Amino acid sequence: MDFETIPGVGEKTAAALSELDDPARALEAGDVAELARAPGITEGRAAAIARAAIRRRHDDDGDFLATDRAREVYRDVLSLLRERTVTAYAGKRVETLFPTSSASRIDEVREFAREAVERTPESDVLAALEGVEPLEPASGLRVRERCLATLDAERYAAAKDAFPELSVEIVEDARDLAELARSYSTVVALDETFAGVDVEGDVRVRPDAAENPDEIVPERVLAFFAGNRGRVQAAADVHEAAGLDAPCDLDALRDALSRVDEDGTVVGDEELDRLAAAVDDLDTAVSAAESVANDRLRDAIRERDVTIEGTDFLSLVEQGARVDSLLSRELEDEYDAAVEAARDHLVETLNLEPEEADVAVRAFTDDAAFPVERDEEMVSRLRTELKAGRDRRAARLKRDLAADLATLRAPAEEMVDSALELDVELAVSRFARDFDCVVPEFDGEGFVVEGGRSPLLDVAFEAVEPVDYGVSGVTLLSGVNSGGKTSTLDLVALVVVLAHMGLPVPAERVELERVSELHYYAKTQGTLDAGAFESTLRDFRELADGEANRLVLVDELESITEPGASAKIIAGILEALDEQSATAVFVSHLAGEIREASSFEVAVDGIEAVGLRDGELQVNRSPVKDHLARSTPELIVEKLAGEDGSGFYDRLLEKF
Ligand SMILES: Nc1ncnc2c1ncn2[C@@H]1O[C@H](COP(=O)(O)OP(=O)(O)OP(=O)(O)O)[C@@H](O)[C@H]1O
Repeated sequence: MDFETIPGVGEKTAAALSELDDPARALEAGDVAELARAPGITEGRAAAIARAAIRRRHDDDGDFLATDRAREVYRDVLSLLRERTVTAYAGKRVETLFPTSSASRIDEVREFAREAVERTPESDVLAALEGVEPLEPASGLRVRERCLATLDAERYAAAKDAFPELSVEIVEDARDLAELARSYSTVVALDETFAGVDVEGDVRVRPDAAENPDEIVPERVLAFFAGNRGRVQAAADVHEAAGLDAPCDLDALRDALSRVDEDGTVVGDEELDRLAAAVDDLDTAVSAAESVANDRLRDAIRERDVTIEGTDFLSLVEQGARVDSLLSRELEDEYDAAVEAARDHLVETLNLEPEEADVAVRAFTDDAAFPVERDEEMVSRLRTELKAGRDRRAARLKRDLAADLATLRAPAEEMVDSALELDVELAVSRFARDFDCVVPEFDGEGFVVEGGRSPLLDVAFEAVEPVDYGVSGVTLLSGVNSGGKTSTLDLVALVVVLAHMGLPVPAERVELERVSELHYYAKTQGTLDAGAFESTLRDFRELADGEANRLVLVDELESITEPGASAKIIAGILEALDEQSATAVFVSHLAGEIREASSFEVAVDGIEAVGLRDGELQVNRSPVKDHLARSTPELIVEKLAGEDGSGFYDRLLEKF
């Protein structure tokens, strides 16, 4: 697959993507987690690449959101979804949901959303999701006691790439191997030719090293799990809390995870702990054993009367014979008992096994002497043996645990991915539940919204009054100030954007036509200067020229220039749109004037004030079809006319 054909993917990104196991699948599925595993690709970038790949797959031109205000509404939708995600990943992943005119893409997301809304956003699942993040490869790992060796320059280069944690050495013959074995605990030879060569030291011949990296560097998988333990555990909790099928036995996974320390060492093995403690405590234990022996011997000597025969005394004095000889003869039993006590002390405090104890007892010689002193050579031998035992045990445990964990790596990755995906689904489910959403139907022309309630209004969602509104063709929407005209356009835009994203919409029922583009123009603030006015007219010139099947929403375009001219310009734009059979809603306070200036019968709907209560306008938020709503000034004049009998206000009222 040529990744550079995806819009926005250049040579560097394509190279990064090709390092993934199955980049084509990841792109096909819009799998942001997998794409973000490519070197140097952030989640945000992965979301953009996934979006571009989805667009290409569905032949989408990316033109759906045709104006700034339309894009703003989409951004608001993303924010509402993002607020309902728990993980940063899902926050990015929701960006792969976008409005499109592609029926296949809409159907694809509708299918996803159909399953998503079935999911109940339970609080324990959401809490467990807090700890889930995409897994990270172990980085910066360095193993110094092992090296790779090869005769071949090409193999050398490949090994350097495949095993960044190890030193790789070029050797010429078995002698070189032996040389390396003196500096490293283990040497892994990569060449078949070394098979059967007898070299002293731990030299293994593994031409298959590259296919079994976890066996050669068990530290890699251990470091991977050590670094990702919290995330994997959280993903396991999510599966349990949400009742999802886990791809591996969760107890076995938890057990394996509990055996690896934060820095990748194996924990929880009594024998390893015993050996490690014996190595650490050896010196102290030997000193303590010496004291035990000497204290005993000292007490024994103190209590004994020793009679020295004259000849002995002479030989002591004349020939410089040692007192030891006397000691061994006179106090042999006491000496033996003292040394025995020292040996027992050593064996017991270090908790030594029989074969270790055999070496330990020789730390104190049978030859009587006072004070009793350790045999340094034997202590050093004991230390070497205990260390070797400890290292062998640690290496074996590492290999065994790495083998267990290696089989759990793919399931752990799958589990984290599904937990992250669940977060996206739950965000959609929460959105649908929070805003009482319904699945829209694509049918008919224009749109029909029943009981629509916009979550984007500046009032609490519970206080939002449901709006019914439907339009097919070109329509003007009139109404009192603050009646909810802009809010109605926002609601329509929101519903249209969500529906074209494939998502449920906040209404009781929605039926709409699948459109190719949404053109939503927000109200301009104040009259435009000549230049801005000209450029706005150019926009509308393009709009009038574009393809059919677009939805056009325009809010108070009249504010761009003086009212008389505005009405004429708007009437002209409406005519052009009507000729294309576009669906358009133009909010305007000049509905009457525009209608008069139009060459065709423009439909006019109105948001009606049902009256004034305590000086406040009471409005029916649902526009009334084919009804030019009375304006706020008219309503106020009417109110004053009712209160005042002078006839002045009645005269004004007649002018409307
Ligand atoms: N469906 C609704 N439910 C509850 N409150 C609403 C609803 N629609 C609008 N409102 C309230 O009315 C206010 C004014 O609405 P909006 O700005 O849409 O009116 P407008 O008719 O466009 O006003 P103007 O003519 O001044 O531009 C909103 O800020 C909101 O507080």
